[in-house]
Amino acid sequence: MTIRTLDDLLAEGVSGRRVLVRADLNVPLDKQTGAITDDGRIRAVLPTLDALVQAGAKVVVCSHLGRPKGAPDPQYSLRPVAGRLGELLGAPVHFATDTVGDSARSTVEALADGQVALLENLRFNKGETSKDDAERAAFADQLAAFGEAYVDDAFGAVHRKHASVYDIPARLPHVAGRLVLREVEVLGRLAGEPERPYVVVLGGSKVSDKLAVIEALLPTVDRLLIGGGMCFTFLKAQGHEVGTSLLEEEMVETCRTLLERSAGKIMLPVDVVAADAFAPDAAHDTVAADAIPAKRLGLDIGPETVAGFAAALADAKTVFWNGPMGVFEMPAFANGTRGVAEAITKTDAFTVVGGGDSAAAVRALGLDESSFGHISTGGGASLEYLEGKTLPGIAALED
Ligand SMILES: Nc1ncnc2c1ncn2[C@@H]1O[C@H](COP(=O)(O)OP(=O)(O)O)[C@@H](O)[C@H]1O
Ligand SMILES: O=C(OP(=O)(O)O)[C@H](O)COP(=O)(O)O
Repeated sequence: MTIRTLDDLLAEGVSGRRVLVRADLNVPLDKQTGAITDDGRIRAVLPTLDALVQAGAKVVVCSHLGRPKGAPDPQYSLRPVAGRLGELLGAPVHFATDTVGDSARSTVEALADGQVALLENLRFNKGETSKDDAERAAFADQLAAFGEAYVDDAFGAVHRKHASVYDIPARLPHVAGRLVLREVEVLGRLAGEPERPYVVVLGGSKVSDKLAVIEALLPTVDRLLIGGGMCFTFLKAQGHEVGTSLLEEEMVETCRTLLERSAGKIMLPVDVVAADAFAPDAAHDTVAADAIPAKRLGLDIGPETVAGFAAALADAKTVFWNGPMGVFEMPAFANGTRGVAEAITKTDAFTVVGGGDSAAAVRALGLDESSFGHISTGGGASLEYLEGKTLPGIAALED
């Protein structure tokens, strides 16, 4: 099995050819203003886009943003991303106000050699994420019509069996972009025989996505530290009340089983910062993890937990971290993420941070990016890669 690369495509010559690029431009946005709060994922795809522009391709970029429900939803428009991408490329990006409709067709047709277009959010179309093969195929046919070749540079989405990731490669000559190649190369170091102790830190809010991964990772890791929105389903499984914290009730049983099987590898918070609302100025206190008041919700791990997690990280030789330890976007709830991130940088381990928000947290908290071994653009994708799963977006590129 081989995967052709962007260099292979460039060697064939792309001048004047339409090249469809799947990027992961799912950037965090400010909830009030809609402004992009971290452009790391846009920067990450620049090497691929720059190379195609230099080679004179007509570059058609597509991406998802957030989780709209298969219909246009203005809060998830990629328009601001087109603006930022244009600034970073140093040339305007032509924005199509739909994904495969009239605007997309005329925008793509009008492209001159070396110009870039961005289509509106793929997930404004039901076919993108549909579990029905025929529905996905119909959307993929429309999208594929915009390219003569396809480049997958959306590492953060390679674990999704979605039309733009999984079905397009069957329709167009396809290659992996620079970002996908680099991510796979670095993560390969962790997927093989990681140096021990191997410590994985998990947090964030995509609870059900990641619970499935924990089971697969448990035999491989020496310690698994769980904070962020992830921890409350586990605390509940231990018999504690979690107030109005993020909770996946239907996963409590799974967590109970995981804890039983974990042979003491799983470490949970012993204290949390509990607030009376999900708001930056909410009243809050540090409470024991087994004493979260009924009307409060945990928005960060507490200082005792940070100290415990730091101790569990101290002698690590390999660390993988995905998911903020709290709602770091609000300064009152950023201390857990900062503390754990700092503890990770103090180890002499090979350290990998994965995930759009985790990478954004590293930058937002002013931590030195170079003190991590690798900052991956994909959280779920890197976790599933480490799990050894066949990732739909990677498998589809193989010939
Ligand atoms: N205790 C918590 N309650 C609710 N949301 C949380 C909590 N801790 C962290 N989060 C949120 O999790 C989000 C990131 O989750 P996720 O998407 O899983 O991470 P990543 O993008 O790094 O993979 C952040 O926006 C953060 O505010
Ligand atoms: O943000 C993403 O993943 P991540 O939060 O696991 O890093 C990717 O853009 C995938 O998005 P999705 O989890 O809505 O499919």
